[in-house]
Amino acid sequence: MESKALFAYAAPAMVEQMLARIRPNHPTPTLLQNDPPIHEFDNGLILIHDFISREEEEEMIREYHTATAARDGRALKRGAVHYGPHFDYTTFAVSKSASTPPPEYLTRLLARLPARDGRDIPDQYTLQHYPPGTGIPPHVDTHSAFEETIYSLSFGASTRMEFKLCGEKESRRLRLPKRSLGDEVEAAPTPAPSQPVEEVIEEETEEWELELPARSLLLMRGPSRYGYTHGIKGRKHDQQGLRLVARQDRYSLTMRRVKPPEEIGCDCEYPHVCS
Ligand SMILES: O=C(O)CCC(=O)C(=O)O
Ligand SMILES: [Fe+2]
Repeated sequence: MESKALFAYAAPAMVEQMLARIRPNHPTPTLLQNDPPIHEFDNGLILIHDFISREEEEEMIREYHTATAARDGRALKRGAVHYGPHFDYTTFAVSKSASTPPPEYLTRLLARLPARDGRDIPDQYTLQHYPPGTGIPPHVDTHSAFEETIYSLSFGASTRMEFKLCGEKESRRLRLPKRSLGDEVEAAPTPAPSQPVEEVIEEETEEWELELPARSLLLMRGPSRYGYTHGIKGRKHDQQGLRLVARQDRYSLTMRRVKPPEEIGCDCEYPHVCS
């Protein structure tokens, strides 16, 4: 190919790549409120900016480190603290025996949550620390164990959360790596060449990243809660426009409400990711 023709072919692709780095790759949300901004996405996500103050943020970071130091006697690379019934990483539901009463600073938050009714008021809390380079594999919070609304409060630093509308093919991959507090995101195993290659199933997928600013509160409801996976890639840097920005220590508080025993189960529209 002549160099001129090559240039004519390559230039639009390069421009497209550059634009893709600058543009946010998520659908345009509806602005529900201006100050502080509240954005609502069609798939049921709601992002509330500046949900906590800087003073509250500092207090929460301090409390997290005090709780882990008292428990572990040392700083962990990627740790978690549970309040209310503890999250169980083997069942992805809650422990039947381990429970810790939430500290006062967490119960104070409850009154400010945009709860629609009692089912939106959390009683299970997981505080997590993500040092740069760490993340959480794509997953769907267990449908049968928790009520609809899942809250995620970000503090310490911002991060990018990835959402993917989970088709049948994706849900099979999801069963392989189990969610853990591993440092890096686990990749699905590649089949050995001798294994039969899986039939390629064309399916509709939708994948996007959402920036979660420090001190913001994210609500997952509706399709974003039941049909999309969410996860955070374990990266040390994020592309911001044309710049690479180093990640900082991020903390999050996930708040859920445990379903009463007689209501355990789910009949959502996403049976292939329903557990
Ligand atoms: O860190 C976050 O914001 C999300 C954590 C999460 O998805 C989970 O604990 O299930
Ligand atoms: Fe989650």
